[in-house]
Amino acid sequence: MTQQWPARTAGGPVNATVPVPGSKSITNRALVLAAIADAPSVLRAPLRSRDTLLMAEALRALGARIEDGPDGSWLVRPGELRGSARVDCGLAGTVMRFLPPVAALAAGEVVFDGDEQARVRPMGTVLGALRALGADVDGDALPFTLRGAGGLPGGEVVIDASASSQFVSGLLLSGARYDKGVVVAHEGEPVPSLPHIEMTVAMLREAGVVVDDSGRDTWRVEPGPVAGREWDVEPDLSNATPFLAAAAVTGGEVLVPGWPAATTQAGDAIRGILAEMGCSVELGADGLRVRGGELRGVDLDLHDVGELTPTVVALAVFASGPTVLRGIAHLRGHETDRLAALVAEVNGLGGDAEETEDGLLIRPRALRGGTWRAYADHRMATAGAIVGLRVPGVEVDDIGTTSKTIPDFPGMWAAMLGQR
Ligand SMILES: O=C(O)C1=C[C@@H](OP(=O)(O)O)[C@@H](O)[C@H](O)C1
Ligand SMILES: C=C(OP(=O)(O)O)C(=O)O
Repeated sequence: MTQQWPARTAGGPVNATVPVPGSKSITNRALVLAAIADAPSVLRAPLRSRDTLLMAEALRALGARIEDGPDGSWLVRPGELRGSARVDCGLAGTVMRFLPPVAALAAGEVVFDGDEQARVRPMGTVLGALRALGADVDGDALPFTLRGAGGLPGGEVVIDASASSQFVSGLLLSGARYDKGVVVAHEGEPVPSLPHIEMTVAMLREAGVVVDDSGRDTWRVEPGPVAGREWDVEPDLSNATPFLAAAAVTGGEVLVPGWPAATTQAGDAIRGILAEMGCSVELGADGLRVRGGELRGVDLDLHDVGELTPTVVALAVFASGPTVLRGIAHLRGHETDRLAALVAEVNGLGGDAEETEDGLLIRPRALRGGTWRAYADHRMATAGAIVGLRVPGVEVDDIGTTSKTIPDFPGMWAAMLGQR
């Protein structure tokens, strides 16, 4: 059921401290690594939202035991991987790209499906790669069935990962458990979202897996055990960006506690972006503090950090000059075609946004109220909330979609505004 939501205008500077739940990307990697490990693991402060609950449910169906710890943690006990399972991917890229490589290790049939919108997200590369590595799987999109043989020969595979870094991450995460390990070589246009592959490599190494990423566009994972361990999940920095943006567009000040001093999360790039747009940005022991000022238009290549695009667009509509965003053609295959969706919604409120071949051009113009459609995309919904802080009468047509990666966005937003 969709949930219409009148966005609240800020009426003044937003000043708040906003603790942000755990990272989707770290939580779902840690869950996969824990489920294929040789000993139990603990995930501390994991994200519990639709994408991670679907991942946990799918891994349970494949044989892992995942239980709630007393302090909100997850305790994961790996089990013999088995088939006769159904995996609901929802609209989660991490579930649909990271789990087929795990299912190839299970004995028996695993049926994958997801939301209607998930059926058009690019998948063929992962499935083709698994076939090349020895798996029995038909099709090149959801829904599909993989008949696991209880193991996979593995070896070398050449793929075109220009549509999603998750194709690479998925193969690497399970690769140590394949007989020959895995070598993934990319050929094609540049791979987007490289920090996410760096996160995968870093987490594999933390789990004791030997990974060689020294070659350009080539990643080698040696066969061997994956260690069980304790994973501390950082706050989700991409999900922090709408709250930081609230300070930016209202001239207020928002502190996100627990911002890591060093991280592989792509969302960390928001610090540089907000500074370039004219905000004051301070990373200190208490977290990341952003103070809004007069916003400037910017010319940015977001190829590495595409998931920040909806937030950046919601900032750019209030800037003093135009903004050009480049390197994000792959966003057409995200939760929705984000380039088309952002243009339609900005222009629907009287704005001036235009699609380019690989991005967007935004010329700021006075906006009016109206419906901001979310397209089942959590980041479209949060972008509408940001715009609504300055534009009276904005209604997000489905705020419930934020639960993909944030358990209670409306509550967090109201709490932030209540602190003004
Ligand atoms: O591996 C991950 O956790 C992610 C990789 C990126 O995907 P793409 O490479 O498809 O952009 C990113 O946009 C997504 O939100 C999360
Ligand atoms: C692209 C995103 O998600 P997914 O993990 O579903 O690809 C995103 O969260 O912006």
